[in-house]
Amino acid sequence: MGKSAITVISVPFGMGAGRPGSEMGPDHILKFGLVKKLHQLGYEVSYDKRILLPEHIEIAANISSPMKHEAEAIAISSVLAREVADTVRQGGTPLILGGDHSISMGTLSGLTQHYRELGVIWFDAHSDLNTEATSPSGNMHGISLAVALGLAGIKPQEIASGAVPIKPEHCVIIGARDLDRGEKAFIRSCGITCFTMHEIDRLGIEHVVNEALRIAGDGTDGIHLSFDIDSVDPIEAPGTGTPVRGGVSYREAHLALELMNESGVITSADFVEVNPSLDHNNQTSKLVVDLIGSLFGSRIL
Ligand SMILES: NC(=[NH2+])NCCC[C@H](N)C(=O)O
Ligand SMILES: [Mn+2]
Ligand SMILES: [Mn+2]
Repeated sequence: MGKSAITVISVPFGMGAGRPGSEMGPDHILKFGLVKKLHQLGYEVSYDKRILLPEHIEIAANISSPMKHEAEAIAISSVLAREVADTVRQGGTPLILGGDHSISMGTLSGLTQHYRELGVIWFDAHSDLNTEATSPSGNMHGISLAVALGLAGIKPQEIASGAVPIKPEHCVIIGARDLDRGEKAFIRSCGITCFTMHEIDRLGIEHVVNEALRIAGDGTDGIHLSFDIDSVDPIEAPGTGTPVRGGVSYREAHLALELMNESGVITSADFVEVNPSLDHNNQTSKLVVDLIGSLFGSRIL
């Protein structure tokens, strides 16, 4: 990432997850020294932006939808999309703190108003590629990538006018190890690249990340990193709502983000799914602060 000003956007929204708590994520990540760390790395940082649910949700709830809190997730995403688009227009680098992963519908819709051919690197134990028709849970955080790709009933243009869907060939998932049946079928057929834990074990994280940067950068005008903290092994990141064993290690996560920093091509990022109420001694919030540090240039030596 270049040394442009960073605009931290807090999104204390957790209704897209199956259990409450991730709405406390942004305040915890800020409390454990994020801004100080970014200042030390030489960035100008603004961190007063907080996206809250509008008092009157304008989008009528779709009563035939099987998804829980759909109207709320769309409403918060619309407000977030506007803020993200404004940030990019003003030359800032958006750094969004979730919140559950449903908010990435808003981040990506806002970004594509500017980056018409956006690449996406999606770090996650899951793929969040269910649709309203395949979701086993009804939880909005499980469909957000499908929405951004234009595959779900909810379309990016409904979240932000002028938004365009991400193309599957510009999208790379890293760290997957818990995929639902509909998601697997889709990944196999659509041209998305998915480096599961199997590929990370076989090829090594350095190779996987370099490939991801190449694929997400090929023919695109920006690359967004969406980092679901449940991509990291629950031993290191227990404070998350849908933990899955066998994840990315502490060092693999840092190396991945260090490589992304070195590449200089990441244009925005979000860090989501920190649930402080499930955390052990705030270990997960602190980890996220350090991981964001690596993305923005922190080095061991
Ligand atoms: N962002 C997340 N943590 N997503 C978990 C999704 C779990 C499951 N695939 C579902 O659709 O409900
Ligand atoms: Mn996710
Ligand atoms: Mn996940």
